[in-house]
This record gives sequence, C-alpha cells and structure tokens, in this order.
Amino acid sequence: MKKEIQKERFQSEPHQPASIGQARAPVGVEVSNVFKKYGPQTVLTDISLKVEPGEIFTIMGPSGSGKSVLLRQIAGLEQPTSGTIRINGHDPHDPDTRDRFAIALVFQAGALFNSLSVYDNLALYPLEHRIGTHAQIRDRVMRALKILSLENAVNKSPAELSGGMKKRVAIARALVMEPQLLLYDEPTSELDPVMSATISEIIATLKEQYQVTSIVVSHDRELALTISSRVAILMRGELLSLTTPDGLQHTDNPEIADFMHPKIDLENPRYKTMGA
Ligand SMILES: Nc1ncnc2c1ncn2[C@@H]1O[C@H](COP(=O)(O)OP(=O)(O)OP(=O)(O)O)[C@@H](O)[C@H]1O
Repeated sequence: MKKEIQKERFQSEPHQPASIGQARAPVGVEVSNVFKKYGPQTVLTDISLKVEPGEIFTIMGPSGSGKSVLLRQIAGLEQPTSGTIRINGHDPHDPDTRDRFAIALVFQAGALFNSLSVYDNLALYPLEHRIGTHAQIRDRVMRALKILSLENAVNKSPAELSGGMKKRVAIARALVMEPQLLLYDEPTSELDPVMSATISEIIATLKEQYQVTSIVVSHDRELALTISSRVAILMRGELLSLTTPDGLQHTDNPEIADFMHPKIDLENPRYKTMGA
C-alpha cells in the first residue's frame, strides 16, 4: 500500500527543467505509423523509425517531401493525425516531456532576437526558467560561445553577423540548455561549402562532447554522408529508405540514386542561357 502511494506521488510530481550540473543521458526517439494531414492533404504517410540514443540521424528528401513536418511532430510542436511519437517512452507533445528531457530545436532561420545581444539571446531562456544562478548561466553561455568560436560576437546584435555566424549562435543557444535531444532544421542552408563543412563538424563534435542525440533535416548531401550514423530518405511523405551513409551510396533504388547524384541536363535552355 505504502509503495502504491509513493509511486503515485512520484508520478504526479511536476518535472522541473533539469538544472545546471545535472547528469544527462541521451534519449531515443520512436516514431510509429505516423500520418499527418493538413485538411485533405496527406503530407506524412505511415512513417515508422527509431532513432537510437546518441546517434546523428539525418532526414533527407526533395523539397516538400515532409521533412520539416516530421521534425515538428518529433519536437512536439504539432501532433500527428494518427500514430505515435515517443521520446524515451514519453509523448513529445506533453509539456511534462519537454520539462523531463532537455530538447532543443535549431530553426532554419535562427529565430534570434535582433534587439538583444548575442549574450542575451543565449541567456534568455535559462534565466527565465531559473535553471541556475546568474554566475552559472554566464559560465554556460560563455562556454557555448567558446565552443562555437563566437567569443568576439558576445556583445553584438545578430543583425550584425554573417549567415554562418547566425547559425552558430542558434546552435550555441541550443547548447546552453545542455540538450539530450538536438533537432536541427536545415543547419547548413544558404551557407557556402566551407561554412557548411564547419557546421557539420560542429554537429559531430557536439555529439561526441555531449553524447547528445541529434536529428538533422537537411538537403546537404555532404553532411548526410560524412557525419550521419543513419539517413532516412523521405519522398512524397513516405519513408523510402533508412540506411547508413555507406548503404545510401550503394543503393540499387534508382530514384534514391538520382536524388543523391542529381544530373544537370545541359540541354535544358536554362543552363544554355547561363553558359552564353
Ligand atoms: N502548416 C501547414 N499547413 C498546410 N500544409 C503544410 C503545412 N506545413 C507544411 N505543409 C505542406 O506539407 C508538405 C511538406 O512540407 P515540409 O515543409 O515538411 O517539406 P520539406 O520536405 O521540409 O521541404 P523543404 O526541403 O522545401 O523545406 C508541403 O506540401 C507543405 O506545403
């Protein structure tokens, strides 16, 4: 009887966001038979996959194939029309889950406040959620800025930074939360190849240093093939393939091979005009 009461009390206790210094284990994600519809349009069809704790899992596919929609369901920002998503057995849409696990999302456009300095952009959430003392939060912010080589940008506004620096600030802001699950939406879009490679290296380093589970939505084939543990290919809202980078390079599915090695049709008038 006593055990019953203790169990009930444990389950009903509110979950505070994990505070500074608390040990974090990476989390696993399980997507089971997920469908997503917007009105009459079905944009995800029967998606099932498992992301193992600590892996870098990349989701690729042509524009409009449902990558960002899937990421939003995993982040708990939206709910699937049917099917389930579980983070270590918990529904990401449940606010308790977001308090229980540190989940951070790096948005495509950075979602930074230009009216705040880089420092304040990073410190805002931890201060609001009182996850440590001011000194502890300052240490964490400065550490994240150092990891991303952004110490010189600490007092600048994001508006003054290059595209690559903004992406790094967005990653640093996620890092301040010492996440167990990091969700990246197009972290290398609009960057030149050198900066894209730098961001890919950063994602891989963070995985090593923090043992964070990373899910990356990307068009970047280099990123997918160099840093991912596994790659899922979505097409028309369906999961067409789930394999390792090596498996992807040796695929015998012609549609996936074409996607991975797009051919430019030099007879296309668009390219002929460009060459003229
Ligand atoms: N909130 C929404 N309401 C209605 N339709 C939506 C909504 N969000 C996405 N869609 C539709 O879902 C489909 C998949 O969109 P999604 O943004 O996931 O594509 P994507 O694969 O991420 O594309 P891209 O690589 O261009 O970012 C598209 O047809 C899009 O128009």
